[in-house]
Amino acid sequence: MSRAGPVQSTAEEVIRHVNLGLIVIDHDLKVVLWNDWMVRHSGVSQEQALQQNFIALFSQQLAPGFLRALNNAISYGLPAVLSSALHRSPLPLYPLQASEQMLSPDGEVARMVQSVIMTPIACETGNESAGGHCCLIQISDASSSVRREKMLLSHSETLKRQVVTDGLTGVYNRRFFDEGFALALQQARRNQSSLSLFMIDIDFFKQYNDHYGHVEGDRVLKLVAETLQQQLMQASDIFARYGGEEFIMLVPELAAAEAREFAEKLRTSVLVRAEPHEKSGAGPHLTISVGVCTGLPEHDADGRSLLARADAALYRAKQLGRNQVVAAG
Ligand SMILES: Nc1nc2c(ncn2[C@@H]2O[C@H](COP(=O)(O)OP(=O)(O)OP(=O)(O)O)[C@@H](O)[C@H]2O)c(=O)[nH]1
Repeated sequence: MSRAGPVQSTAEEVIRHVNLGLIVIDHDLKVVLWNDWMVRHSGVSQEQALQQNFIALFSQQLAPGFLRALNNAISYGLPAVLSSALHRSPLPLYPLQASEQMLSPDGEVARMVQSVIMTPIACETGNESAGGHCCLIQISDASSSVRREKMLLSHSETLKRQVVTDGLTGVYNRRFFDEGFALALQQARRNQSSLSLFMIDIDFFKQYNDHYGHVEGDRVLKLVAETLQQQLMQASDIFARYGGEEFIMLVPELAAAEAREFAEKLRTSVLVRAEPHEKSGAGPHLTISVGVCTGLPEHDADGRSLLARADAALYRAKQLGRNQVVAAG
């Protein structure tokens, strides 16, 4: 009995069961190995594949990148790795279970995402003068790792959004504002342009909560946030929830008079929602007070003075009876 016998049959078993497509192609492009994985995922049996021209096996065209790499392996002995990122599905191979999500937008079963390794190997061709190499092709199913990658990416996008978003109102939170404000300050200093800050606070909100309850309080907080957000004019404007019932808005490049006008527009936008507030000392409806400040950020100032001035203006608006705009002097 040949000593190679059991080893060879073990190797055959491995080739049969390995969770990987294994193909060997000789220098004439004839298939000399086609394992069970290839049968399952291509629908081409071993009888149909062996000794046949590899390219002619498929009714669909093979990816040009794949064919180039195959030619380089056979003619010049160059190995190649075709990553699924650059060569998504070079061969017409399909997953075993074609679930709904594996359907392409036109309703066809989507090809398996593949990672391919091509290794030139020496093999007996029976025609040594012909030159060239055989090529071992290993194909693995990268679909699940691509899906996992997509899922992780979408989770990380969600997390990134959550970190900068206020959970109740869905507008940006203070953390986002602080970062955006720092960048806007740098830009305003570079361009010698102005920044306007609007501090906005709901009037008699404690009384609102006390009278209508916390759930209703949450609802009108969302309503006010949504109303103010709708007033944003350009992509560089930032609107955020700054604290409990306090919001902040930053608008670059407004003249002081324009900023005051805009603050009036903000105030009116909430007033015209005509949300009842029976316990307000400022009228029958829910209102806001706005402190506005426009300035050219100084070279060495960190923006705190702008914030302080807008805050002082808001305080003054409250003192003057609420439901009004005060511009910092
Ligand atoms: N429903 C609700 N209430 C909140 C939230 N955050 C803060 N508040 C309430 O907002 C109220 C703020 O009260 P105050 O700071 O006294 O201000 P105010 O009653 O609006 O009075 P003025 O600002 O002076 O007009 C408090 O009763 C807080 O409990 C929230 O997320 N949801």
